[in-house]
Amino acid sequence: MSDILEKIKTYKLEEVANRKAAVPLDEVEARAKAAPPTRGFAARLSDAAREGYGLIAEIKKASPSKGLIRADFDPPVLAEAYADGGATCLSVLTDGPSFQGDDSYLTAARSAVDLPALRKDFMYDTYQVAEARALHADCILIIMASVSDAQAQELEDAAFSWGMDALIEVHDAAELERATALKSPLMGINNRNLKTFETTLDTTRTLSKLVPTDRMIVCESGLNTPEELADMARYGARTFLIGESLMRQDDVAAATRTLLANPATGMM
Ligand SMILES: O=P(O)(O)OC[C@@H](O)[C@@H](O)c1c[nH]c2ccccc12
Repeated sequence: MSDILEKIKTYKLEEVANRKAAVPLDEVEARAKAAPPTRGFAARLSDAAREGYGLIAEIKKASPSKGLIRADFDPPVLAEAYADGGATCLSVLTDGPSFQGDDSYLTAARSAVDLPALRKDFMYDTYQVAEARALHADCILIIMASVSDAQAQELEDAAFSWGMDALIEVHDAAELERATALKSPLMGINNRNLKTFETTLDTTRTLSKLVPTDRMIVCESGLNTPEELADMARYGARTFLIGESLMRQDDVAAATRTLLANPATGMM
């Protein structure tokens, strides 16, 4: 049980306990109620996927597997570049210890553009869901590898009650099966194994066949080129979550535009 996901869970539960002691739930809820309205994360993705690709573009400074990814890191500037390049939604890492993220990055990035934003963090407690909304998030992430069925249900219910969407992330057939008990239409297939960091697009090739037709596949991680997107589209993925390969570019807007050009049509 010494995998990275377990380590993250251990410090995250401690972080949440500390935050609860510092800022009572009432106060977080008051901030969440005062937040600007949600922008419709899932709806915008499905609209985009109807005409081409839906892209969730990730604002990510560093990762535990790659270390520092981008030194020149200004979340509002990056958000504008992504919007300019045609991204549909933003994903912003708020986890500090493993990703050098910060809560303020989410609010600042979202306020620079009119795109809906995902709070990218490791969620275990509905307190974090209220926090996400208080930071103006439009969607949360639920990682099936890291939560029980009951926790996943609780987190999803909380997200919906705040008017947010939930991206349900799976990495194997058992997690996918558990995810189908939830209501969210957003089924994220993570090509990266969060326990070992091994990344292969074969994960999407295999799991896409098991996704019920009423769910939207979000193909996540390890995507670099338009050819790879077209390949994944043949397996039914029309929406993508991409961070590192775009974060490494000098001209993020141009790179985003290139990636989204000439979307594949039709399925295998
Ligand atoms: O940077 P990449 O390989 O394009 O991947 C983005 C995103 O999928 C990845 O950051 C991610 C997917 N699921 C996560 C869960 C937690 C933290 C990060 C992630």
